[in-house]
Amino acid sequence: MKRIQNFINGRFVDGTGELFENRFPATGEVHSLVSAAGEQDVDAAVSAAKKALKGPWARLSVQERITLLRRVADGINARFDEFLRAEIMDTGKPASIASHIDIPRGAANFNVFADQIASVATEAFEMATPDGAGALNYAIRMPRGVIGVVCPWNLPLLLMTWKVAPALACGNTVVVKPSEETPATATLLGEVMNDAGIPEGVYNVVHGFGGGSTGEFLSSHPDVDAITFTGETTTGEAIMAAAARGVRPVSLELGGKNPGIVFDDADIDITIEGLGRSCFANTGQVCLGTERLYVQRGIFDQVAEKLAARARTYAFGDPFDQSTTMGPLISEEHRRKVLAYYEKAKAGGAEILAGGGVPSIQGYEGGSWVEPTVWTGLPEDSPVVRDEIFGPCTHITPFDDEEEAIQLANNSPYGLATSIWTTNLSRGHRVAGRIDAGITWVNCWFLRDLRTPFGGSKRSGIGREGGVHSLEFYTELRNVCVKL
Ligand SMILES: NC(=O)C1=CN([C@@H]2O[C@H](COP(=O)(O)OP(=O)(O)OC[C@H]3O[C@@H](n4cnc5c(N)ncnc54)[C@H](O)[C@@H]3O)[C@@H](O)[C@H]2O)C=CC1
Ligand SMILES: O=C(O)/C=C/C=C(\O)C(=O)O
Repeated sequence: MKRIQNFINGRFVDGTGELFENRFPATGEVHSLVSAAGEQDVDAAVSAAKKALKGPWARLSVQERITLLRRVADGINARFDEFLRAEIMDTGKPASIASHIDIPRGAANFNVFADQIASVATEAFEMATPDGAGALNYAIRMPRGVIGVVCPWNLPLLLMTWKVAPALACGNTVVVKPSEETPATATLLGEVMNDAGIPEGVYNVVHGFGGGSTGEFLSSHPDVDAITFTGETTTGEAIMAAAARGVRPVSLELGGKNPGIVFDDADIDITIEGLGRSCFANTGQVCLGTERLYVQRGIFDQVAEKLAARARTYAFGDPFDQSTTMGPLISEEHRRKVLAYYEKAKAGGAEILAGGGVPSIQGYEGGSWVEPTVWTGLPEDSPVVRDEIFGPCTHITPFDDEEEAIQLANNSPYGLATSIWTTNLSRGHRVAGRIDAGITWVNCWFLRDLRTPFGGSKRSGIGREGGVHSLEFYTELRNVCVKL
């Protein structure tokens, strides 16, 4: 059986932790064994990363780093099918999604941040001095050092490279802890890094679990200079607490319970197409997905019916078959969580407009499948409407006017993403300005310009990544003042 190793100082090595099983979520079968990194392996990875900060990597010019980043992007594209297969085996997501989103974005992240670092400016201020000669202040951008990168399983290569690419562009070194559910593509990237000529120790990967395991060993390691994390909010709190020791910066992209608002002047076809993706794409396992939908009363029945019809169109089956449009959830454990909410909805008296159960798929009985589901009729304080479920499901509630829609949308401890659907762009702008969320889309969803600030408000995170905002996190500005 295939064995997935840690990647430390440019070499693939077994960890001192236990071997653990990695399953194909579509069938539940074990397809590889993963060698977990123990505390001493994490220490070796962090030491390698620290040493690499002072080695050949530190002496490269920005232009030389850019060349290497572009080689990494080319290396991912050259091995596109291997990355695709690895991602599908780990997540069960359909090739139709992974080949259009995950793997191309994995490569694009390196090119985008190569462009960013090529063109980023720093500030300069001339100042007056008592002798009249003046002084010039200018900022220099320094790498922060060793970056701990703790990743989730929903978009493994995409979200990991979203952090690794800008970190390397800025001259840092990294130690990546992929999710225990999805170790493969981060490991394969180690081969690409070596082939591209990235010096040893610059990119390291340690496998294992979270609290009390590899994730915690990494986030609490004193030689990690900054930590970036995407995942669940309570994990973010644990990582932030670990980062407090040593006063280390954190960037946290956390959970969401994202609302969608549909006004009665919305273009229904565009809206249903967008909502179909925002509620069900990647089997609902996208932190930006819509799990609360507010629809103006006059078109409520029409939208509810069409969205429910859309939920029934998904094709389950072999994730490698391009005609499959919905994969399983990541794991049996996650399915238990999602199905517990399906049960809570039933018990709470929800009207089930679509789905609500488990599909029967011949040959894939052992997989963690669930039906895309649309409910209505639950109160706003129901756990189904309050908690992040992270499944292909949404709850629809009617509203009467703009003020009520805004109040409902903002009534959440989370504030990650919102979508607003209206043909009245004045209203679109007006409402967008009053939504407590890091990202608001009007008449679209997941339209991503990678230069824009990306991150959450309230309990959905701290900090912004994307474009120059990533460079702000992965560098420290230092001021030089020269008396003229
Ligand atoms: N992108 C997002 O917003 C995501 C949200 N989730 C949500 O989180 C729930 C739980 O999923 P998990 O995979 O358990 O997410 P998680 O947030 O616990 O795990 C994400 C990563 O953090 C690591 N980790 C966990 N505890 C840690 C700790 N104390 N210190 C350092 N690292 C730690 C994990 O090993 C993994 O690499 C899901 O049901 C879903 O609701 C899950 C994945 C992504
Ligand atoms: O950067 C993106 O385009 C996507 C980000 C998605 C997440 O952060 C998520 O689902 O966790």
